[in-house]
Amino acid sequence: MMNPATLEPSNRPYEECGVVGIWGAPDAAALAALGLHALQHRGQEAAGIVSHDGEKFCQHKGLGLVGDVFSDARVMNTLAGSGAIGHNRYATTGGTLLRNVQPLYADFEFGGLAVAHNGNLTNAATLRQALVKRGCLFQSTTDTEVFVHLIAISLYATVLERLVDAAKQVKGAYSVVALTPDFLIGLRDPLGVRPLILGRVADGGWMLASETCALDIVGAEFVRNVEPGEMVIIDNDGIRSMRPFAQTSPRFCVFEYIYFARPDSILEDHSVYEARKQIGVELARESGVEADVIVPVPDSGVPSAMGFAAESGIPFEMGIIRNHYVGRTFIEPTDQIRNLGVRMKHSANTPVLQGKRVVLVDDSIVRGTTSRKIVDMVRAAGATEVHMRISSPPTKHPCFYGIDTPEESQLLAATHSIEKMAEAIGVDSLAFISFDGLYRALGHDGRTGAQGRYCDACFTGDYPIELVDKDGRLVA
Ligand SMILES: O=P(O)(O)OC[C@H]1O[C@H](OP(=O)(O)OP(=O)(O)O)[C@H](O)[C@@H]1O
Ligand SMILES: NC(=O)CC[C@H](N)C(=O)O
Ligand code: SF4
Ligand SMILES: [Mg+2]
Repeated sequence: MMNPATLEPSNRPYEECGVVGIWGAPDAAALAALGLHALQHRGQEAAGIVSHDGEKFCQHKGLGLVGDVFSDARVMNTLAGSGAIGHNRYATTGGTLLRNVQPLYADFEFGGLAVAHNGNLTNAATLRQALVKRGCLFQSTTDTEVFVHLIAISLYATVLERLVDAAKQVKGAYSVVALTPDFLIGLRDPLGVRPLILGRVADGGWMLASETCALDIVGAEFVRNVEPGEMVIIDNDGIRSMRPFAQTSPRFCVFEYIYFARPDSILEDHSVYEARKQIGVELARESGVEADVIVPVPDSGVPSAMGFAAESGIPFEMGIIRNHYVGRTFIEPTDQIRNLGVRMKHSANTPVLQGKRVVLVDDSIVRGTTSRKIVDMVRAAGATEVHMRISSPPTKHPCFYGIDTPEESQLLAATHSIEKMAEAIGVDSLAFISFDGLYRALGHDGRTGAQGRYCDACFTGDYPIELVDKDGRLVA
């Protein structure tokens, strides 16, 4: 995919980001670091925290995993204060450079502000071009920085008005947390594509986070979702809410349920784990097959395989074992390393597979790297038949809303029919969940009409937010 803001080609695989915000709690940065640790699956490239100690902002950012960036107690001691925000990054716009690591911090006419963003802006390049012409000096190549400049040049008086002014000019997906000396802000785009959760920490403090698993790790209590199009402002007097945008139908990212989010998170009032299991149930109803054993492709395939096994009555077995010291293989930078990564990550549990008709269940096929390797491995272990069932519809289109999917030409389903995909990965049969099955699993009647109630553009090509900069063409 062409990187729209920098117009550099990008071969990045696909992931996204996690955000946290803490207000009114001693050691806010330590809570933020724990929250980021729980959200590590959302971004494994870089992490950062900005806190405010009552007098000044303090920050620490670095490339790498949360545990590495924040392992030094001396670093944590520099992040004093009862307000903090944090970010786990996986780049969608702008390379993996220290200057692109979030939160971004800037001094304005009205004082300082730090901002952290999960999502991706679809008009960032267009806005950036106009801002640069006006003399704005960009310090990074992320899309997120346009927020900073739009706030700086806004003619409104207060920081809240300026943030709303900026939000009204950007297009795309954003769940943003921002910190000033006086308050913590949470802001979600009008369609609510990315999640943002509100919680309470002990002793009256507040927490914002991408997923509820970040609340759980610090013992915070879930309060509610920040609503699509809502801005919450948290200060020492409590919380207030603004709704700066015209109301519109929300389009939460359905892939959060299928793959991204952690299974123990509750997103938009649905348990991710239950949703995945139920997709497996629907998949078994739609595409059942005679077999001896149901085997998940760990990790994300596990809950759907459990649902598939329960519905089909075929035994569930861990026929593939995952090495816990290897992360998500999507995130590896080159095909060669990704191939090795898959081999390093999974191994066959031969006694479970030998002489068996095996159904493999995974959540998605993107490039097909994982499926090819796993199928080879399962056949080499002596399986007599290998069937593959996938708990998402075929991934045919890239995401422009915060997941760095490969360009269309690298998506197996964009270039192959299902029969050809089955041949390419070497299975006896291959089936994907239907759109209606997916929506039924999430508690709806089906995918009604042309407009789904989730964003499902990477499967349907129905992009709910205008792609202004698409392919670097800067279409105004
Ligand atoms: O077709 P591909 O390009 O190989 O991509 C698809 C695979 O990548 C993901 O797993 P990943 O290893 O990223 O994470 P997981 O451990 O959460 O399943 C996904 O769950 C599929 O298994
Ligand atoms: N994946 C994300 O949410 C990334 C946030 C932002 N677009 C960046 O590239 O840094
Ligand atoms: S295009 Fe796909 S991954 Fe991107 S927001 Fe929509 S559903 Fe989620
Ligand atoms: Mg996987």
